[in-house]
Amino acid sequence: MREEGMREDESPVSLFETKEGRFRGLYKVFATTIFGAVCLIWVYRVVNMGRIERGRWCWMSVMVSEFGFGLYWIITQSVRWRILYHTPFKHTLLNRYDDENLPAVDIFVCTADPKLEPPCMVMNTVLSAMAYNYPANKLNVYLSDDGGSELTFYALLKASIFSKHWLPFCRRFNVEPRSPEVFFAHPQNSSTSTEYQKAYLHIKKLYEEMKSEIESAAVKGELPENVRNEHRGFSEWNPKSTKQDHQSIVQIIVDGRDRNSVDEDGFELPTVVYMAREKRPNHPHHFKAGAVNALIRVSSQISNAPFILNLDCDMYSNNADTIQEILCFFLDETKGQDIAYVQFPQSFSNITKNDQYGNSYLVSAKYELAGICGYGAALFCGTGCLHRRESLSGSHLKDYKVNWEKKPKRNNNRTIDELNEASKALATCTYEEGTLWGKEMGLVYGIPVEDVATGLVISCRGWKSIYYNPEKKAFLGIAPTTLDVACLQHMRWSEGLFQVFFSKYCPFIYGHGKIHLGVQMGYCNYLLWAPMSLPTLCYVILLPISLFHGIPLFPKLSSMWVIPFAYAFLATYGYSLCEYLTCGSTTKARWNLQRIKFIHRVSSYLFGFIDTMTKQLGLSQTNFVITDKVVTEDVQTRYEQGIIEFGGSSIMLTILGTVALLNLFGLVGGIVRILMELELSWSQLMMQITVSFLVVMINLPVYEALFIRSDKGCISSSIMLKSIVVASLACYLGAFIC
Ligand SMILES: O=c1ccn([C@@H]2O[C@H](COP(=O)(O)OP(=O)(O)O[C@H]3O[C@H](CO)[C@@H](O)[C@H](O)[C@H]3O)[C@@H](O)[C@H]2O)c(=O)[nH]1
Ligand SMILES: [Mn+2]
Repeated sequence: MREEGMREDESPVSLFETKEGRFRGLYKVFATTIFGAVCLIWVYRVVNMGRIERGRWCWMSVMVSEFGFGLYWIITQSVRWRILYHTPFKHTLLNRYDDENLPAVDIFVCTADPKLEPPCMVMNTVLSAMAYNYPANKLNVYLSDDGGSELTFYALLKASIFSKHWLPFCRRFNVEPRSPEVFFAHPQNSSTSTEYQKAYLHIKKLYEEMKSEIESAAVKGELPENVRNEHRGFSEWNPKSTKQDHQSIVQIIVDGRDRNSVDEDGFELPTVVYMAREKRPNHPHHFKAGAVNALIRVSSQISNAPFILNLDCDMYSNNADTIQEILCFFLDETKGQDIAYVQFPQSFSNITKNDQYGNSYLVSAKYELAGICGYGAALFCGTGCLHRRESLSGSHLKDYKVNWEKKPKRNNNRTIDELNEASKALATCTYEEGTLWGKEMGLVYGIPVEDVATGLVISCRGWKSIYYNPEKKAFLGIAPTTLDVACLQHMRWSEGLFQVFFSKYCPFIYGHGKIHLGVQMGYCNYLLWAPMSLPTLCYVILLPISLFHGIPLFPKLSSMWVIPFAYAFLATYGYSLCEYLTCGSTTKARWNLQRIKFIHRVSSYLFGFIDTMTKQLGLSQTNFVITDKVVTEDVQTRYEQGIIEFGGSSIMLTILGTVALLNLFGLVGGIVRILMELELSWSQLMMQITVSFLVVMINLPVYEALFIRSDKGCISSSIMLKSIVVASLACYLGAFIC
């Protein structure tokens, strides 16, 4: 089918191309050999079950764990089976569509707390979104403020004024990135024209003024005196308004229809809207999902663009041409109409060289997510994702007809006040009562990873989705800079993901017959993070305990059965290291990633698992702990030096400390025993010694934080004592369970 906007002389060349990842045949052969090894390990366990004299329970638990590891490994294979990479052809799109014919786009930015998410940072995201190389009358930026904060509103007003200078500056000199904070942080090229340098200094000064105004209001905790008279919007707040208790507020701050709201060069501005949906103490607000659903409705009144770009408040746009690139997928004449959303990987601007918290998700971004895309689906990750509005309103692909209006809807005749009022009614607590919002329509409620669940539901309605990982990062956010924050985030994720598995949305059941088995398995790669903490814990607790007591749990080195164990271990780790290095990172970073995976598995995922279980039993409710995006200076310094910032939740650290010490005790105890007891040989215990040795090596920073460090990021002495007591007790009491 030909688009109206297509010029007659164009041949209908595709707007994007798809390439398969290389070496898949080789990978399949390799995976088959690993599968063989896994089966042999299972066989070994079953065949030898009857011959165990000592440590029966340990042996059985290790057997069950290995069964779990093996199954999980099988499930994670689908994402490496068929990898697809897509490349859009931006220039073809621009030749085919002129500004008039491009569809409108609504950009949603969500923020929730002015303390954890400083308004200045949020404004940088908003400004970068306003500054896309895209016709301004087709661009609408909505800020949802779940903090319901006057300060954020004030900041948005200031940002909208600054945008009148920032947008022309970006356009004139085509600068990037378009987050002013990031732009000014980069050293400038001194060989530029004097005109540029003059403009640069001028705009920098304006930015710094805006920043200091916002920050000083934030520090004081109140707005400057007369500012309330500057905009009627402030009257929406009254002294009783709090974060959890206030009416709904919608304020169109820049009305793109208004001929007078132009920038300093006389060009139109994108529409900018502030929204704080109503919050009342007794009404569940469903966290980010609730905010996005309110935005979907509010924006449908004001601009109703056929495409919606979702951004977290810290995710600034790093590439001004991203919208055109994404539209290549949607506007492709043959394949575009089936696409519900295009997801970018989550990338962060503050990753250190050796990435001590494993924040870069390189392998996911390069292989796994592209691997799910090999079966026609992408994981919706909440941010950096452009949706077709229709796909969010509960439509099934089969019922969908492309018919977006070429003219932006905002040419309608309602006044700003009428629009504000009409929109407010859509953002109240009660609006959703008795509707399908959160169930069939919009983002799904009740799961802390609303995004993943929603993406799954959309895929099951027949829509295709695309994962796109461009060379130049499209969006950059802020990754956790302390272990505590990283663990809380992973706990929320693992818990939410496992809840999806347990809910009616379990991919194997909900998706059965609707999405490819490869996609179902691909989802489970992530959904099963939480339960995978159990076999890991079993390994890193029972192995050292039995080693301490000189009880072998693995075949002797002289036995042939060692081969499948050694092969499965060495080959998977070797492969995984190669995969990691092809993503352009270092061996040190891979080692760090192994550590953080270990830490998450023994702490964050364990708690994620426990929480999911208590929720299944109805003992607790869904929560969403917001990731802290502010860091103090000494924390930042240690972060940049690659030192791990321990501290925070003591229970998680106690478990970590205990496991680390347990392996040390096991290793030392086991070796002493071999040296003392004649009937024990190295060969019998070598596998356990190897595992515990590796656990000890990976935990070197933990011992350092327990016993050597004295800065604020070390592990407190009370946790140290608790860990020593628990680990020693476990060693001695272990004699009874073994
Ligand atoms: O009640 C809430 C809670 C959060 N947010 C916003 O949601 C975004 C993500 O929150 P953050 O604390 O940064 O969590 P992350 O773990 O970094 O977020 C990832 O994981 C979430 C699901 O767990 C997704 O919603 C996000 O899009 C995804 O980036 C932020 O912009 C928040 O302001 C709200 O608007 N309302
Ligand atoms: Mn975040």
